[in-house]
Amino acid sequence: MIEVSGLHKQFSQNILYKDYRISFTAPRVCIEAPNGQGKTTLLMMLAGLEKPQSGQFLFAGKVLSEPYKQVAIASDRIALPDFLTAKQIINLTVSSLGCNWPAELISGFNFSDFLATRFDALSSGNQKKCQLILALMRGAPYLLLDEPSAALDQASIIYLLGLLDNYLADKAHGQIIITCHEPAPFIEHGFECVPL
Ligand SMILES: Nc1ncnc2c1ncn2[C@@H]1O[C@H](COP(=O)(O)OP(=O)(O)OP(=O)(O)O)[C@@H](O)[C@H]1O
Repeated sequence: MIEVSGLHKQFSQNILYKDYRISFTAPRVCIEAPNGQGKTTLLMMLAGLEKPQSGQFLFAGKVLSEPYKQVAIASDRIALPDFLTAKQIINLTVSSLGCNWPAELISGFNFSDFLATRFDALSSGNQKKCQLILALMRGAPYLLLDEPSAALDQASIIYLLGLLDNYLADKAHGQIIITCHEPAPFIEHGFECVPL
């Protein structure tokens, strides 16, 4: 379970969270809220990639000292070195985090033909696939996916839903949190919708 308490986050005069608290209790959660409310920013803070002005994040009751080891995130907000090819970017994760080459994910997302393409030359759907592969390949207990189905083709959405069905099978305290403006397929696959 992920719990947020005493959260204050603002960008300049734009206050997104003020003494905010929320507990995500379901194993698979879909955050639903209007554009600009702060969903992506919340995921970025949970992953330790954005700093709040104040607040505490508990994962199964503990503060993570090195969130990047246990939290994997896929989001358009994360800038990738887009002058590298997809293969080079995936290899960076393989070598820096000691993951296996994600052959199954690459084939499941039909991504093999795009490995040699520079990230900035990939279509938006293929950029999304690359981001998802980079997060999923880590097998982290906490998986945060920002708009995972946006721009994906139907076959890839079905493949992703199947992956998420089984993702937590070997992760006792794990949790998946996604944001999504079209949650119906995720709800059908057991996600609980939570407003912010
Ligand atoms: N680095 C930043 N600097 C300044 N403002 C920012 C920054 N990042 C986000 N914001 C602002 O914070 C607000 C919340 O943005 P965020 O992307 O978290 O919302 P969201 O709920 O994910 O929106 P959407 O549904 O459109 O994706 C927006 O007004 C955005 O402009």
